[in-house]
Amino acid sequence: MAKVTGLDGIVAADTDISLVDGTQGHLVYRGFWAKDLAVQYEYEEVAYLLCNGVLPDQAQNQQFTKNLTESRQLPEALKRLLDIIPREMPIMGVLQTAIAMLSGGIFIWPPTKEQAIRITAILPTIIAYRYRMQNGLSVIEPKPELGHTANFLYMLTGELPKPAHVKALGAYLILGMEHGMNASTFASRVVLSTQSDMASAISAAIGAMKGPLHGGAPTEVIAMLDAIGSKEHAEPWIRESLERGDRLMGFGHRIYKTKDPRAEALREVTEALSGNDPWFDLAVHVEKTAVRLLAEYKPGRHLYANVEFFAASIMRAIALPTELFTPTFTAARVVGWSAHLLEQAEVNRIFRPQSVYTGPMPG
Ligand SMILES: CC(=O)SCCNC(=O)CCNC(=O)[C@H](O)C(C)(C)COP(=O)(O)OP(=O)(O)OC[C@H]1O[C@@H](n2cnc3c(N)ncnc32)[C@H](O)[C@@H]1OP(=O)(O)O
Ligand SMILES: O=C([O-])CC(=O)C(=O)O
Repeated sequence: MAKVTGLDGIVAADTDISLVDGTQGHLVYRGFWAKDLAVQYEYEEVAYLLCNGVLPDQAQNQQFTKNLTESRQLPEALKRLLDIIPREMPIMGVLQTAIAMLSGGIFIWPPTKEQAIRITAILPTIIAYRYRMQNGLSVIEPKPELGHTANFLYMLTGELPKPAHVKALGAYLILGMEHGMNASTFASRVVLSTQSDMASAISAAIGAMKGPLHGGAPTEVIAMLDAIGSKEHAEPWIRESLERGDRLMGFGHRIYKTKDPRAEALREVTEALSGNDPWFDLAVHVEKTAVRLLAEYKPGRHLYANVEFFAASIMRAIALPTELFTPTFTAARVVGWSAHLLEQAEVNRIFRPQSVYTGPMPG
């Protein structure tokens, strides 16, 4: 008999935060289409919406933005930790460690909006600090007059970012913020359900996020596109890969059995930014070819490009190095994790599913 794996179709919680409709290809955040929010609103406004249930009015937005801006600075103890973690440790491991270190202080059960703001604000600063340190560059302090997205790019590069890059990255961050009971969100809710603290729950989520089947996929997408190299190599490369039984990174989804609306939206955003770029042209060609060949090799499985495929394109278009792809996704998803943890605390009961023993009995 086939082993039970993967919890397909199991409902782990009711949620007011988002609807992921895998049949229609719809993603709704608290009653709004995520793709509309991505192009019409700023990071701060959608973060407020996800954690509070309503879009902010002007005064609420100003206060929330101020709170986020004032929480960006790294405590000295955290800087010392970032300085001594071995250089070769990937940024996701560093993030996981750094967030776990916040545990205690204000980070005690129950989770609060103040804690959510602190972690959301500090995460990009940790990423930028560590990225620049690892690359032998001087650390850039946050700039209070810049919004969350622009400040992230500024802390990475030391330059004021182009408005088109801020807009495109903002759209990606909003589309990456929240996605129902995905693996990292589930991991965070399980940890919190023991009445552990928000920092520990988010540290666990980061550990789940970095796997190549989840948030680690965009780095692999770049590797795939680099290996394919040109349009004429796409079909033979993909066929060979599928014949070996490999998975194509950036394709397939547990819930979407039609197009992932985020991939569609991100393709449009990237096209507006770099429509004539040969690399983007190759990505679009690879997407079409892969979808056709996946239908041939895996009939009836309904495999399409997922958010990670065009996340890779957008991050490449704004010149983010590949080592920052998954950390940047994390800087988006921290909002969804926070909203879920606040929701979990309202109805908390420890998660404890069953397993079926299939081993031998004592003789
Ligand atoms: C933000 C995100 O997390 S988005 C997802 C990012 N991850 C990726 O892009 C990695 C590649 N994709 C995958 O590995 C999967 O599609 C997942 C992990 C996203 C979903 O996995 P599951 O829902 O468990 O799909 P499952 O493993 O049951 O696959 C069903 C069938 O489709 C095939 N399949 C699924 N995805 C792919 C893929 N990317 N390439 C080739 N075949 C695939 C499987 O081999 C399986 O075939 P089979 O029925 O012949 O055994
Ligand atoms: O929902 C999932 O399983 C994976 C995903 O797309 C996400 O977390 O954004």
